[in-house]
Amino acid sequence: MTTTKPLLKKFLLHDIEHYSKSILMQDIFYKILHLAKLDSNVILVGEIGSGKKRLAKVIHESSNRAQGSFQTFYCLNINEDEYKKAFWGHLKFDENHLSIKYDLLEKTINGTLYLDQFSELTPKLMHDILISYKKGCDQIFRLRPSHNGKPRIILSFNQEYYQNFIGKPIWQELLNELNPVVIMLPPLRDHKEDIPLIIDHFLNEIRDRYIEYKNLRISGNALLACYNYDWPGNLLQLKNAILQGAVLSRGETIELSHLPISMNTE
Ligand SMILES: Nc1ncnc2c1ncn2[C@@H]1O[C@H](COP(=O)(O)OP(=O)(O)OP(=O)(O)O)[C@@H](O)[C@H]1O
Repeated sequence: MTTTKPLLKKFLLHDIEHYSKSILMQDIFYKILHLAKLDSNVILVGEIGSGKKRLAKVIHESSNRAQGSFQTFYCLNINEDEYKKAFWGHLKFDENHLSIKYDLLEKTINGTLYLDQFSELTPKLMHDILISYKKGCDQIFRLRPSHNGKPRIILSFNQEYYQNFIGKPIWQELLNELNPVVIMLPPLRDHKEDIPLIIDHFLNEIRDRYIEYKNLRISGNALLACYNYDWPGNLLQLKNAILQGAVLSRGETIELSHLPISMNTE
């Protein structure tokens, strides 16, 4: 029987003894475990800081492409030149030989290309990237038939924009070109039962990294406040809050007063 245990360990990246208490997350891990081996393209939908990039890496590492490269292309605020540089072929002269190189696509042909914050792009740029991806892969195959394959594409979609895309022509184009599986990542407030486990992970990370923080703890009150808070910035915000608490507590016990003010006023 397939188990989500090793995957969850990888997701949290440390050797935990207790596993996600959330049915929602268990369901996601179960899907990911099967999806990773299928080699299909993926759209990860989630709120800011909810762990989309982390999940993309887990998919890559759990897939048959794990030995290939995982590359991230940040779509936030890119302009046309940047996207052309990344996706278009360019001439390269080496050892008296002139060839056309597609850097990003060639690097990931046996691996995974993660397009972070893809939903921030204009529909035109989305369309251009899709076309460049398709043409680039065809061209690479024509020039170097041994490079038979395509990068696995994982797109990150901000939850806020996701609803607006459905039904738009560009959404249909995405589905036609990539035939992706869509995974919805829940916000942290929908799997609060994992908060103590996740905090424990962040505390361990800090203890391991800084010797002067090796006694770092969190008080019951502070933990309760973390549990009761809604975390609009999700895991990223929680991680920053714990880091702030670690600094203000000088590596001892994180109290409620060491956590960000915004949490106390809720
Ligand atoms: N399961 C997890 N266990 C431990 N840390 C995690 C986990 N998921 C995410 N993180 C941490 O939380 C932070 C945010 O995660 P990540 O960058 O994957 O989120 P994101 O949804 O891609 O963010 P954004 O919306 O800004 O692109 C990172 O610092 C990451 O290391």
